[in-house]
Amino acid sequence: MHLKQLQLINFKNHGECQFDFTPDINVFIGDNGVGKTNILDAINYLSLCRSFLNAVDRQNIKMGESFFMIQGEFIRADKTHNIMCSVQAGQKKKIKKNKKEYEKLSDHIGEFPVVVISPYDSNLISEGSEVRRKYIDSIISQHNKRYLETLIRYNKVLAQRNSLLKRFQEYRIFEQESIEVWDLQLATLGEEIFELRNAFFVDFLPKFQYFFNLLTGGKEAIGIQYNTQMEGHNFLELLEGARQKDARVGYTTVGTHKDDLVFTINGNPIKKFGSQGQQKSFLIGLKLTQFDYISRLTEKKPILLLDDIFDKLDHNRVERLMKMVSQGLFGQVFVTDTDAERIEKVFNNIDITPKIFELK
Ligand SMILES: Nc1ncnc2c1ncn2[C@@H]1O[C@H](COP(=O)(O)OP(=O)(O)OP(=O)(O)O)[C@@H](O)[C@H]1O
Repeated sequence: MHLKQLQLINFKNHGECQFDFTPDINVFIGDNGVGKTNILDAINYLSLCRSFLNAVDRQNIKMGESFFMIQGEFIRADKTHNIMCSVQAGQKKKIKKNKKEYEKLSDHIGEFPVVVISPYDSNLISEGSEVRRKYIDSIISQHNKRYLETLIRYNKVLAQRNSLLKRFQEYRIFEQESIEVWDLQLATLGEEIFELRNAFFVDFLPKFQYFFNLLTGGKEAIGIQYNTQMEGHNFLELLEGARQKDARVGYTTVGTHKDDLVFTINGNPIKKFGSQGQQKSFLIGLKLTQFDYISRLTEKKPILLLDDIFDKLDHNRVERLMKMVSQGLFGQVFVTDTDAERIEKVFNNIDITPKIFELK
């Protein structure tokens, strides 16, 4: 699968432009602010119906204009698919495949997958555990609809239990029978989430180390430590044990919504003990593993968007990365960089000729 052509009208800083891509490596070069990232973002829109930078659609319309349109021609199994995404101020976002509008955006998501690696990934390390939990949940949900449904049901039951606890707290009461109903449901759903998250890590972590080694030359051990109150415990018993405390504080203090994921390097949290380059390598390794995971499970090679990833990586890592993504495992790749000389040197050294787009 690859994107053959892209056309933009009024998308962010771009007025009207069109690009013809190669199925292999495409590189956008230009100074800060010329709109390189915005082109990757447009590709992201065609895949996921949203920006990876700005969640408010209308703010992605070029200033002073009233709509934007992104059109792309994808080739998949020798067939051409025309995807169009448009946003008009005050109207619902439209996604069309071959001129036919989708009723639900979710029917389109996953059809033409992308994986983005960008400087914004650093919040996976710097922010709290909720961001990491959501990221891992999104990877599992992409291929496991049952996981997604269980997660949604868990969150609904959790919200119900919490509003009951809030009432207990407000009125200083406790009704054993009404909380039991929620505990039974929450326990079943939580156990399932716990088991599926564990199964995911068993499959994912060795692959993650493998990709990280390819990138770094194999000097460091990385990991994701899954800290959960549920390890070795029966969830229903945990909930029963916490009922009095929960009623006092007015929310549920135990469960998979409290799971923490700690990213580690050589056994220590990378947030505190990793250099900027190590953190960046960790995130790139993570995203490449996500790529591999999606492509194995969906049998589709996502488009890989590499935004501004060379800074803080040493020369060897940059070359290893480019070599890696230009080999058979990965498909079409888009890269952005400000430094034309660096790009020329890297690709000369690994004997690959990308298609270069210079933006002014
Ligand atoms: N809705 C909009 N209308 C007009 N311009 C916009 C809009 N949204 C963003 N921009 C502009 O797009 C530019 C940023 O583009 P982008 O992030 O793609 O640059 P870049 O080439 O990737 O830069 P860098 O090398 O700094 O990462 C900014 O100048 C910003 O003001």
